[in-house]
Amino acid sequence: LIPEVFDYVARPFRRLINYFNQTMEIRFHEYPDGVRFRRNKAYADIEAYLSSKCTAQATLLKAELIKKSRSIVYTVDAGEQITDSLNGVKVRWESWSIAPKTKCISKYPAPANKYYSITFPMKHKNYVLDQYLKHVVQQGKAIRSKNRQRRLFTNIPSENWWDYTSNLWSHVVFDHPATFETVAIDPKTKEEIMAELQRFTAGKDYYAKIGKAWKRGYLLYGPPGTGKSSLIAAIANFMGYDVYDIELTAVNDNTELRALLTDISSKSVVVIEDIDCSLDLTGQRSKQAKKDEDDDLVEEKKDKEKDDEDNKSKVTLSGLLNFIDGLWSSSGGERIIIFTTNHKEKLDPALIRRGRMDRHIELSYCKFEAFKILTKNYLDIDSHDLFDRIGQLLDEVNMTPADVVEHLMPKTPDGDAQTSLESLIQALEIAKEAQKLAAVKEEEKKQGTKEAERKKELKKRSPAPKKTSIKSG
Ligand SMILES: Nc1ncnc2c1ncn2[C@@H]1O[C@H](COP(=O)(O)OP(=O)(O)OP(=O)(O)O)[C@@H](O)[C@H]1O
Ligand SMILES: [Mg+2]
Repeated sequence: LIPEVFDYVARPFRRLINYFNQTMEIRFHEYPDGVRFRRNKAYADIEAYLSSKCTAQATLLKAELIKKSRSIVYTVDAGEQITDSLNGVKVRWESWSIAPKTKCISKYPAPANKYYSITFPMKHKNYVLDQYLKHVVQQGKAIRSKNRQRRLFTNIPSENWWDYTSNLWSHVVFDHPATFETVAIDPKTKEEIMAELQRFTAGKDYYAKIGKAWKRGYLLYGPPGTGKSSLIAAIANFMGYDVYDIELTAVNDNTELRALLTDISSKSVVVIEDIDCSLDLTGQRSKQAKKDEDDDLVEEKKDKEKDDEDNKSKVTLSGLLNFIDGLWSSSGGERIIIFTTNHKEKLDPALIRRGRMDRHIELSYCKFEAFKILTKNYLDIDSHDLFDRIGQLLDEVNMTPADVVEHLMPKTPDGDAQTSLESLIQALEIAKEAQKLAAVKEEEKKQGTKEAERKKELKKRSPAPKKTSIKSG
C-alpha cells in the first residue's frame, strides 16, 4: 500500500515541480483501464525502446530470458530513471510500479499498476508529441519484432489433434541458423540485397514517396544445393519475419489458395519453392496431382472422373499471379515473396517478368569468393597454402556449395583444416576427371548422332524398292 500512498501524496508536489520547472509529464500505463487482458501496445514499445537504452544508464535492471530467442533482455526496473535525447531535445523517463488496489484474494489478481512516465521541457511539447514519441514507438516495435519468437508456417495440415489454432496453416518454431554472414554468395549481390532490404524496412512512407507498392519479390534460381533455401532463411532472419512456406501441390484450387494467402500475417516471407514443379505452367493442374492419378487404380478413377471434372485441382498460373498482385495491394503489410526454381528457363515469362519479381538472383556453383566465406565459417581460416590450388580447381569444376561444405566439415573430432582441404581437393580432382569423361562421351554421342543422321539422309536419297501387289480378282 505504501507506494500507492506515496504516489497519492507526491502527486501535488510533482505538479508543483513541473509547474516551476516548466516541464510536462506524460504517463503510459501498462493496463490503461486496469483490465488485465488489455495491455497498452505503446507501453510494450516503450519498454523495448528503453531496454535498448537502459544497459548504459540505469543502475537497477530487470533481466529476463526471452523464450527460445536465446537472448537475455534487460528492462528498466521500477523506480529507475533514464535520460534520452533526440535532436538536442532532452527527456527523462521513469519507470513506476504500484501494487494493485484490491485486497481480496482472487484467482486472477489485478495486475500491478505499472507505467512509464516521460518528463520534458514544456517548450518542446510539440516536438515530443509529434516526433520523439513516434520515434520511440517505431524503434520499440522494431526491437520487439526482432526479439519475438518466429515461426515457420506450412500449409500441410497439422497432424496434432490439439493444434486447432489454424486449420489452414500449421507452424513450428523457425530456428534456422543461416544468416547473411553464413551464406556464401557473390559478395556484391549480397550487399545489394541487404541494402534493399534495409530500405524496405524504412517502410511504407518511403515507398509511398517513391511511388512504389511496399513489396519485394525475389526469384532464386540455380541447381540443387546452391543455397536457395539457406538464403531464404537468411533473409527471414535478417528481417525478423515469419516464414510461410506454400506447398502448391497441396493446394486444391484457386479458392483455397486465396484463403491461404489472405490468412498470412504482416511481416512475413512467403515462399513457394520449386515453382516449376508445383505449378503446371500450361496453367492447369499440378504435376503431383497428375502423378497421383497415374498411381491410383485406373478403373476406379474412370467413373469418378466425370463428376470430378469441374472441381479437380486447379491452381492456375493466372490465379496465382492475381492473388500475388492482390496480396501486395490489399493488405499493405510488409511482405516479401520468394520463388525458387532449379530451371528458370522453364518458367512462364508472366511469372517472372520484371516488376513482379524485383530481382532474379542466381545461385550457382561454388567459386573461390564463395569458398572463402565457407572456409571462414566452417574452419575459421582466411587463408591457407592450399587455397591457390582449390581456386584453380573451382574454376574448372562445377561443385555446389552443399558438396563443398560436406568436405569442410571435420570427419573426426581431431580433424583439422589441412585434412578438410585435402579431402576437398581430392573430391574436386575426381569431379574434374568425371567431367572430362562426360565431355568425351558427349562428344562421342554427338558424333554418333551425326553419323546416324548421315546414314538416314543417304537412305532417303537412294530410291526405295518398289512394292508389288497382286490383285486378286
Ligand atoms: N551458398 C551457400 N552458402 C552456405 N551454405 C550453403 C550454400 N549452398 C548450400 N549450402 C549448404 O548446403 C545445404 C543445402 O543448401 P540449400 O538447402 O540451401 O540448397 P538449395 O539451393 O535450397 O537446394 P534445393 O534446390 O535442393 O532446394 C545447406 O544446409 C548449407 O549447409
Ligand atoms: Mg531448397
